[in-house]
Amino acid sequence: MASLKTPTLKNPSLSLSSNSSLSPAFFATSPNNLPFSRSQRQPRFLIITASSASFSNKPTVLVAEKLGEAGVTLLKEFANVDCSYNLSPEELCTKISLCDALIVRSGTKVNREVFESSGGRLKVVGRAGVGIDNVDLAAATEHGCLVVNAPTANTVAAAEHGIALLAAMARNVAQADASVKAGKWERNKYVGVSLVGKTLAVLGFGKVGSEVARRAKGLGMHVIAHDPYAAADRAHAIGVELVSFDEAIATADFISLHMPLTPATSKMLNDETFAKMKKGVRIVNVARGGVIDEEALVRALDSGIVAQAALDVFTVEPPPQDSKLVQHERVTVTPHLGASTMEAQEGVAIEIAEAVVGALKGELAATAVNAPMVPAEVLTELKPYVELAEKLGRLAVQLVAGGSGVKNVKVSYATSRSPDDLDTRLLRAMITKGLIEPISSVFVNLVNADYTAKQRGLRITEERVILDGSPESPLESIQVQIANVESKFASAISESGEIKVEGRVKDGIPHLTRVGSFEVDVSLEGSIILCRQVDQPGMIGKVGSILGEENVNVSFMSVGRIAPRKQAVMAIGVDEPPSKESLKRIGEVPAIEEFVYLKL
Ligand SMILES: NC(=O)c1ccc[n+]([C@@H]2O[C@H](COP(=O)([O-])OP(=O)(O)OC[C@H]3O[C@@H](n4cnc5c(N)ncnc54)[C@H](O)[C@@H]3O)[C@@H](O)[C@H]2O)c1
Ligand SMILES: O=C(O)[C@H](O)COP(=O)(O)O
Repeated sequence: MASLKTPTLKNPSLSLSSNSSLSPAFFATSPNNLPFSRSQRQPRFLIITASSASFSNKPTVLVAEKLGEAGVTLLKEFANVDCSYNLSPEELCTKISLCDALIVRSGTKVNREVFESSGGRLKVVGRAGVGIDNVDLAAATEHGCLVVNAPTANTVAAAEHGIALLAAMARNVAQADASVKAGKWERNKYVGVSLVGKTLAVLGFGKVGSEVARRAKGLGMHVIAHDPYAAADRAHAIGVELVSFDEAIATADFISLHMPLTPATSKMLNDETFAKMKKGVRIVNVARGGVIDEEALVRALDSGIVAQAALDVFTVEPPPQDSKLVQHERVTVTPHLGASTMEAQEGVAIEIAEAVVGALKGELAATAVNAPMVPAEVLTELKPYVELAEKLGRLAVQLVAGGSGVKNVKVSYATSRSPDDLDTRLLRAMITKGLIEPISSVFVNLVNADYTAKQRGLRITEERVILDGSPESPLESIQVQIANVESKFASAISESGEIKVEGRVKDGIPHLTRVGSFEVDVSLEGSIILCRQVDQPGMIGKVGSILGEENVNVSFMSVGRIAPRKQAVMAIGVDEPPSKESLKRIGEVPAIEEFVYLKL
């Protein structure tokens, strides 16, 4: 294989998209579970959206619920911001077709109709808070729309509200307050119960649950927890024992709920489970109303199984005014205030604004809900391979002759690393993007790549070729093979009958290093002309001068050949697209037997 850098070579620069700069937007969590300050956040980045490079004008962000001022200011630095609160579902569907991003809290239903009404323009939904049960994630994924949330900034606020409700309930604060304001002085009626020494069962030992547990320990309570997915050592570290669900509800004097609302947790507390509880149990819910069967709770209150309940969240919000539960004398209610502190709202506003802006720039948010979350350091390392993967997909599919259906693609990753050290989800998604986008109008990104491939009947199999050697770089090469198709450039067909292209990263720049059975070496920038000819002197000069006459800048040239004076493939990287006339003239060079022009 011969490789020639022409004198016109420009200094190659890595450009994944026009906005591929790093962004200090990754929100980490400090040991006390408070978000780090902005300056302490770690970088995160990854190009995922096709639209990332295409905002000639500012994108538009619709903020559909009240968002902290700091977040709005941040958004305005990058986007046109439309703050329209209290939209009806119909108004939301009408507006959404003009928006690239939507920011909501828990009060807006972002259902399938919203995604369908967006006409493909909506690229990111930002949930300024934790719970994403108001967003149809399946519909978002199918529409290639990234959903991000702000999972840490309101944790402490929610935990504090849980503790506030716990204490207020135990001491009848709300009822006594109403009584005094009504002119009464009922000291005997509002005798409460003490917290110290009582058993609190925390159901859902995640961010909020563990903060509630920590605070309840400080109040002298005995804290147990149930969470099928929590690590026992994390619980032990704060003196909490993880127990089964049945044990938790049977032994608790107080139960505090902190799990997400999912099909599995819906109505977890129901007639059957109330029946297993200690008589006189007290329940706090700052998670989601739907985790309790509210009618069953009324029955449990009336029968005395549940002595009191304190609820911040309801199945339907706001609940109907005549709700028996809300009106119940032994129930304390607040209007979904868990996250509503000045500090938490400022925090979620900044957290979500940064995540949404990052996503609009084509970066992958660390808080992505419907896309793989890959640690920042892994993203940094994989960045050039991500670009290589997409470009190999683009090249491979452009080599397919019209009429051949692309159905089976095999991707081989050659690596010296152990399989556990290489996360190929990003690479597979970008190969899928490269394969699908040049031949369809579908927009593919990390969110919808697997879904889109499946929809199109495209089967992508992956294999790892484990190499000896130093595992310094994550990958040696990536090879993409398309089976059972004809090629418009016959030399791209390997001995085993597939279209085959292979590439590597050299000095941070993706290179095409193999086409069919021919080794080449051309950096994957601009576009590429592949020619097959009989190896002979003067070929590079002939093609180079046709392009030079038209002022087309050649960035790289290389020739791969079977043997001297035998068949050879010449790969020419060009910065500008050559005219049809120049391509025709290249095809007419007598020694050139076939050629193809490929856009990257
Ligand atoms: N009231 C509010 O304003 C407010 C504020 C913040 C969070 N929240 C809600 O609080 C809940 C917890 O938030 P978080 O930030 O701690 O989330 P998180 O994801 O950190 O924790 C949720 C925990 O629930 C656990 N879980 C899942 N299924 C479970 C099950 N069947 N039984 C027991 N545990 C289960 C998970 O393993 C996880 O540890 C969410 O529902 C969130 O929407 C409400
Ligand atoms: O899930 C959450 O973050 C809380 O329920 C807060 O919801 P809110 O943003 O509507 O207050």
